[in-house]
Amino acid sequence: MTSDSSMMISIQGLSRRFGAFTAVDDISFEVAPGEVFGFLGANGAGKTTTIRMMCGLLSPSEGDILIDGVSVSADPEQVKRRLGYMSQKFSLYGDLSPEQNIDFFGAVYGVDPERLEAEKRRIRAQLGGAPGSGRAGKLPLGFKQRLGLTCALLHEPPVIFLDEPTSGVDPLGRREFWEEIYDLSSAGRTVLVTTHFMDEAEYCHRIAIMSQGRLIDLDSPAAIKRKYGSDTLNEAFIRAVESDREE
Ligand SMILES: Nc1ncnc2c1ncn2[C@@H]1O[C@H](COP(=O)(O)OP(=O)(O)OP(=O)(O)O)[C@@H](O)[C@H]1O
Repeated sequence: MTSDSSMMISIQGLSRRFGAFTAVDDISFEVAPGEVFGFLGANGAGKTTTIRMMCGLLSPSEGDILIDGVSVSADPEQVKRRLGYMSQKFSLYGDLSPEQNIDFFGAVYGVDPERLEAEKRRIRAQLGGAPGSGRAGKLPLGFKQRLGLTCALLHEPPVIFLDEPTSGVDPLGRREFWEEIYDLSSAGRTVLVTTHFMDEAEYCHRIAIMSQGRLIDLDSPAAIKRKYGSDTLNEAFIRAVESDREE
């Protein structure tokens, strides 16, 4: 596959082994500007390992990753400026207030004070009288995730990775979170999101399905449903993964 320089994410022949075990096995894909790209797979399929390599947190055994045309292995610092990352597992400092979190992440990325003040006003309005708004760790999960997203976007990266951002969030909170994802996409940001919720995967422009470290499908949700003869993406996903495991 030749790389198209207009792509915001370009992955070519990416693999990662841990000893004799291959967690990511020769995957290649590209993501366009403004695209909402879903990254699906059963537990242990290799999604987080791939994202960690895309962030420069883990080195690949083989393959190349370009983010906005910049090579992750050759220039990780430039890549970090172009990337926002939010994980369900880690986003915030629980003992700090929401505003202190914004100050902290703003300082890490060298964000100008005026922008930080504007973001703090916005988060105050969003959180309103949310219980526990004194400490980020005490916020309800949906609010935590929105604050985490705000912190991940402070340096205005063109590309954002969201690793299971809505796990444990109630349906209303999930819908509000997805409205934010769509706003980001409409503003031209590229969003790569992992989720186990197939209703959320339906909102993606395209989805990639991973199984046993390999990319077994990549298409629009409608095309994937057609391919597996399913009315629902949930059923299509199960068929795709089961048929891969049977092989
Ligand atoms: N540091 C490591 N050392 C050894 N094996 C690892 C390491 N990190 C991940 N793995 C293995 O690689 C495989 C892929 O893990 P990964 O976390 O990427 O899956 P995932 O698709 O993100 O799963 P989940 O949906 O559960 O988050 C798993 O079998 C995991 O145990």
